[in-house]
Amino acid sequence: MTLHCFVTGTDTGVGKTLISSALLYSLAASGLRAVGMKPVAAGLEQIDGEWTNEDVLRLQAAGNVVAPLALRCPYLLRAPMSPHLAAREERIRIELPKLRSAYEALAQHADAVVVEGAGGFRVPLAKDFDGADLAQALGLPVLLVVGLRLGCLNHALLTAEAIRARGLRLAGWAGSVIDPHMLALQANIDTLRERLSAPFLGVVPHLAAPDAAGAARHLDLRPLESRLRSAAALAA
Ligand SMILES: Nc1ncnc2c1ncn2[C@@H]1O[C@H](COP(=O)(O)OP(=O)(O)OP(=O)(O)O)[C@@H](O)[C@H]1O
Ligand SMILES: C[C@H](N)[C@H](N)CCCCCC(=O)O
Ligand SMILES: [Mg+2]
Repeated sequence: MTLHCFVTGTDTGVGKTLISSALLYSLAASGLRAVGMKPVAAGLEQIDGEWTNEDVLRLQAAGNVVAPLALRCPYLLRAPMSPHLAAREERIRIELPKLRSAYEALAQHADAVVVEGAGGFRVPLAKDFDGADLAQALGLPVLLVVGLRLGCLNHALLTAEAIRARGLRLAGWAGSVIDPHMLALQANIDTLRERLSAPFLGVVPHLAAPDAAGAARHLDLRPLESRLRSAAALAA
């Protein structure tokens, strides 16, 4: 049984990598072969003398499957901007078949491939397709990460609507407190629980030193796992 999923968020910088890493950490700790994939990463940094992307590093550190970078991140782009623009600057064309075959190759070696999208659900990846098209092409259940700050209710509800409009399953949602001073935090969480009609995995509070293990302690992944198991059974 496989537990592959696509992680999207209410925006860029909302906690997708943190929560994807927590998910990978927990899946690996439970004995599964778990690997993270960042199909398109925009924004290279020099770390220990090497040009790399922080999301790609964090996902790799949280999983337990050794796989080539070309599969874990088929498109590694320099500029920290929308992928379609970063790719255009480098005269690269992001192609859906290449993303799909990298995902399929990873899925052969893992029980769980956690695919982290770029930014929010409809961020353009090329002239003719976006993140939602990618999730649809991979046919994956979606985990929505809500970055808890003022404005997130609208973003979360619109994203849930877009996911379902694509015929995709919203397998669960999790919050991450990105604004430690958010007013009425609990009432906002309650509002999302009422209106998203999807399994609630928990909220990661604002952490002084956010990391995969620390975030995982705040999440209950059982409702997600049972949704992913039933999605896999349907697909089989
Ligand atoms: N609960 C939290 N507590 C403290 N810091 C957090 C929390 N959630 C996210 N952050 C921080 O906010 C920043 C953005 O989070 P993260 O990188 O996970 O976002 P993202 O949605 O993956 O962004 P991108 O669209 O760039 O992939 C990071 O520095 C992360 O450590
Ligand atoms: C560079 C950043 N960290 C992400 N990888 C890309 C975010 C693109 C957002 C585009 C947009 O919605 O305007
Ligand atoms: Mg990220």
